Amino acid sequence: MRKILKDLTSLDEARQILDSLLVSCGVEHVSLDHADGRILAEKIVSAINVPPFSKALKDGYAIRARDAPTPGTCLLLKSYVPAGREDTLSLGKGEAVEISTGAPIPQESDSVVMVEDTTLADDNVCIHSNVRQGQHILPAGTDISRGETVLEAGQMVSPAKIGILAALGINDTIVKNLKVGIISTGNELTEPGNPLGPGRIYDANSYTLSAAIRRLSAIPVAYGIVRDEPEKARSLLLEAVSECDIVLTTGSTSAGSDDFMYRLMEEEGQIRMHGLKFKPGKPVIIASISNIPVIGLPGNPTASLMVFSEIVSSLVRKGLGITAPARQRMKATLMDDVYSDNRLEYHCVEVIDECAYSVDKTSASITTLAKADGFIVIEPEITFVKAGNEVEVTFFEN
Ligand SMILES: Nc1nc2c(c(=O)[nH]1)N[C@H]1C(S)=C(S)[C@@H](COP(=O)(O)OP(=O)(O)OC[C@H]3O[C@@H](n4cnc5c(N)ncnc54)[C@H](O)[C@@H]3O)O[C@H]1N2
Ligand code: MOO
Repeated sequence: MRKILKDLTSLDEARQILDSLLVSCGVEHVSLDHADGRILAEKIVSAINVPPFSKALKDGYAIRARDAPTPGTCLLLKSYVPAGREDTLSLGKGEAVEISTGAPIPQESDSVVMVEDTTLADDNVCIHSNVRQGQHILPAGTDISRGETVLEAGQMVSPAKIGILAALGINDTIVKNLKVGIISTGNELTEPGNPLGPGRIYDANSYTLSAAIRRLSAIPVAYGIVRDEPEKARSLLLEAVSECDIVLTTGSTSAGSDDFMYRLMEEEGQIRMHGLKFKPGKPVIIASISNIPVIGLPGNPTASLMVFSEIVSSLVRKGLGITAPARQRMKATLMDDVYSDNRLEYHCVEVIDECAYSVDKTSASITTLAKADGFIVIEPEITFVKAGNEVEVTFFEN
């Protein structure tokens, strides 16, 4: 039987419903190669000093500053310390040791003179600059000291933070592992890379959602395409629920007689809402099955990605224990007439030089979102916004 969507839930109410759902989240060990963008699940305390020894910051000569009180002083050249030298040299009064950038500073020397500020004469090196004690030396532990907390659980791993872990000698770390399952439904769907039969289209939603989930630091688990066969969809849905922390389905959520998703969710769990007073993204289902949040997203690509980014992402972030970055907003002049209906609409626009151009090709088109920099909000009671009006653009996060 058809399900007609009449009593639509407001976006704010849907956010509250989502917020009331519990989300669990596991952890896993990952190598540094796979840690970028993930959320740390452990505090990192340094077991070593970085650098482990005081090191030269310039190629030149290690000396004792008091041995060269004025420019023109010549010191006896004793030895050479390349980077990686294992034994520690000591330095006598009036002596200099040739040193390269990154090499350990010999004992008793307290400064490095750059090669450019010196000349060589027989066994002597003559210094032609003023020497300040400590110059061109990075003391042991300056970067990170032993026992220091360098990273906290809940921080996102970035290239620089991977550098910190590597510099501490850590080659794997524990990160949060929030798995989001994705099931695409529709007889018309074909996996990209295969020939397209009549009446068929390629599955875009599995891929847009996977990418969006990965950007949120969670792990997408794509279960592929389910034809409109409710029993196969049921077993895949239950498999996804047993393996993931959140499950998303796309398609088969609206008023068509073969749109069976809400029925499956009703039979296997509890539906919290069905139908959102929002455009793009009316036929949305929020449900839970065995305490796992299950969200039925619209089949239309722009609607499914918009609902994921603007609403469902908060549930993913809650599971990971992270907060959303502040959104950028700006005033712009609307360049096109825009018609809307009685739903709250996030209307996609491209912004060029403080002008906002509508890029809406309906929620059935994927290029609507791909071209958009952000959106303007059109309240339910507004059905027309005239070109030339000042509007506020909210930018997408990425
Ligand atoms: N009589 C009504 N018809 C429709 C309503 C309504 O309220 N009353 N709502 C419209 C809205 S709004 C949307 S959005 C769509 C979404 O419906 P479903 O969520 O049930 O999705 P489908 O019918 O399965 O598909 C819609 C559209 O999207 C294409 N699609 C589906 N999956 C994918 C995918 N993985 N990748 C790319 N494209 C996909 C599908 O082929 C359809 O063209 O319903 C309106 N109708
Ligand atoms: O979700 Mo629908 O039109 O709002 O595509």
